[in-house]
Amino acid sequence: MTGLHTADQVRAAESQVLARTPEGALMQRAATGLATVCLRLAGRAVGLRVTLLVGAGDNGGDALWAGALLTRRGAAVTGLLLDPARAHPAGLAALRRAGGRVTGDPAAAGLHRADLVLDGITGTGGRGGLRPGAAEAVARAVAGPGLLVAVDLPSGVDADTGAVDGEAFPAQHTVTFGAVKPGLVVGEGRGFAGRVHLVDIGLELPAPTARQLTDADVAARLADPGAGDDKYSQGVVGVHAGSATYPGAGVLCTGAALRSRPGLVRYAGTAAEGVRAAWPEAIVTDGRPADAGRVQAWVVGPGAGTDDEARSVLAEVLATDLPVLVDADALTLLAASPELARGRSAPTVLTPHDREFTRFGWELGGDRIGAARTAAADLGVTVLLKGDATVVAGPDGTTFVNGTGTPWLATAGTGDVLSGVVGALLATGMDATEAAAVGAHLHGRAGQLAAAGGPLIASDVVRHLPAAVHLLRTAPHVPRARPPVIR
Ligand SMILES: NC(=O)C1=CN([C@@H]2O[C@H](COP(=O)(O)OP(=O)(O)OC[C@H]3O[C@@H](n4cnc5c(N)ncnc54)[C@H](O)[C@@H]3O)[C@@H](O)[C@H]2O)[C@@H](O)CC1
Ligand SMILES: Nc1ncnc2c1ncn2[C@@H]1O[C@H](COP(=O)(O)OP(=O)(O)O)[C@@H](O)[C@H]1O
Ligand SMILES: [K+]
Repeated sequence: MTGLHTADQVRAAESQVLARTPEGALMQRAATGLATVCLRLAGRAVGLRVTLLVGAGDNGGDALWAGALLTRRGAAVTGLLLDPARAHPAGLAALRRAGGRVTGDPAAAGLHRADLVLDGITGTGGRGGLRPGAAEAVARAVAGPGLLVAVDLPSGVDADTGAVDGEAFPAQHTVTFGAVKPGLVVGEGRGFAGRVHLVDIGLELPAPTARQLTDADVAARLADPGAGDDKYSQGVVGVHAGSATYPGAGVLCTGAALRSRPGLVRYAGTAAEGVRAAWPEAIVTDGRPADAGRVQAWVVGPGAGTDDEARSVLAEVLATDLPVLVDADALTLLAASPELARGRSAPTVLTPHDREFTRFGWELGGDRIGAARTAAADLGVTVLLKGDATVVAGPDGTTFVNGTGTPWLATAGTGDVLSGVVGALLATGMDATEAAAVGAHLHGRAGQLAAAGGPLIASDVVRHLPAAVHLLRTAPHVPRARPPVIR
């Protein structure tokens, strides 16, 4: 599990360490880690041409100290001082002592022929997008041949939200200190961070503000069936999805549920004929959810329509004491009657994309974690806010940011697949917020496997779910959940 820590959390932890270490020690640790990663990425030191983009704060200090270390190893380092009067004095002196050169002129900083560019413009102290002088230097860096490495955080990216208000440094790698900040993995920031390398600088961190699951975390939450299991003991999920007009959503959602947990899937809805034909393994009725038989969780909404019948099915399902996942058309209905979800005795999971989210009247700006949390607290539900980095927030504030997936998932029907996956996990009795996060991770891995063969369609994601489970299970160091013993 990767903990995500806000800039304030990291700063508070840093000040504790600063109080008991010699001046500059923490920055030395950061700079040493940064230089080490740079050498690994570049594969050599001697003759390496490095340009440092140096801002006015400690982020620039990190870059200058790392530049000094690289100079001592034989690199040719130039520091471009964006605010020469305020460049970190000790860092600047160190670079000069080591034999590095500095300039205030972007045209003389060697960006057109650098092998490596270190972005030390702003880190956690940055506010808003890049200012004009910084933006010009970044444009030169991007136009040049150098590998783009951000120091702590790509400048111009908000550390806590990933919001980019204007321009930012498009890093290929980010070397971050002490903790991964949310802005590196969520929102626009995710697209600017490139590959994230975490350097331990010895901080004692509080509980993270949000978490990202690893393959091993997810595998550990997917228990194998045991000798005592039968088809009922692994969770029975009910699906109300699709319609005579849109049978596909029912087929995809049911198939995804079947392929996630091979227990039992009951389907109730007007796409019954199509679902029966596609999935002989499902138990299918063309009646209402109450006619489907006993289940442990419901998925309601994908392709199910927004007419009076759909509205009454949603009300019926939400009136049960079972976990319910509400998606697609059922979200549109729920947005008009949100009281249906308030105060339920069992968990409710909403899985909106952006347009569905805003239908509830919730604001969606650059802070997707904050938005999902506000929504979850408002209704007392788990909210899975879809996107390239899906955010899951529980009613108690527990938050996950998904780290798997591929833009190829931006195709019709993949959301129906996600609903089926998460619904199947809910039916196993898994905590609802965890089920949403585990489901999003698994869905993303299945999407990646499906996309390895070229453009994918939603049924490819369904087909790749078993391979995705296998991939997670064979991830290194997976502590496997013990199957429940049923007597
Ligand atoms: N606090 C500590 O003990 C440590 C901090 N470290 C580094 O220190 C950084 C934080 O340093 P600071 O708090 O000094 O702040 P930063 O260096 O991140 O940025 C502040 C400076 O950038 C300027 N600035 C703000 N927004 C800007 C924008 N949009 N465009 C251009 N310039 C802008 C400000 O005027 C200010 O001078 C961390 O990200 C990390 O890199 C590390 O050395 C580890 C130890
Ligand atoms: N650019 C993207 N990168 C990665 N994943 C994406 C991207 N766009 C959408 N997705 C994922 O694809 C799925 C789309 O779901 P949704 O919008 O509900 O589609 P549909 O309603 O057609 O089933 C979600 O899981 C979402 O997170
Ligand atoms: K930076």
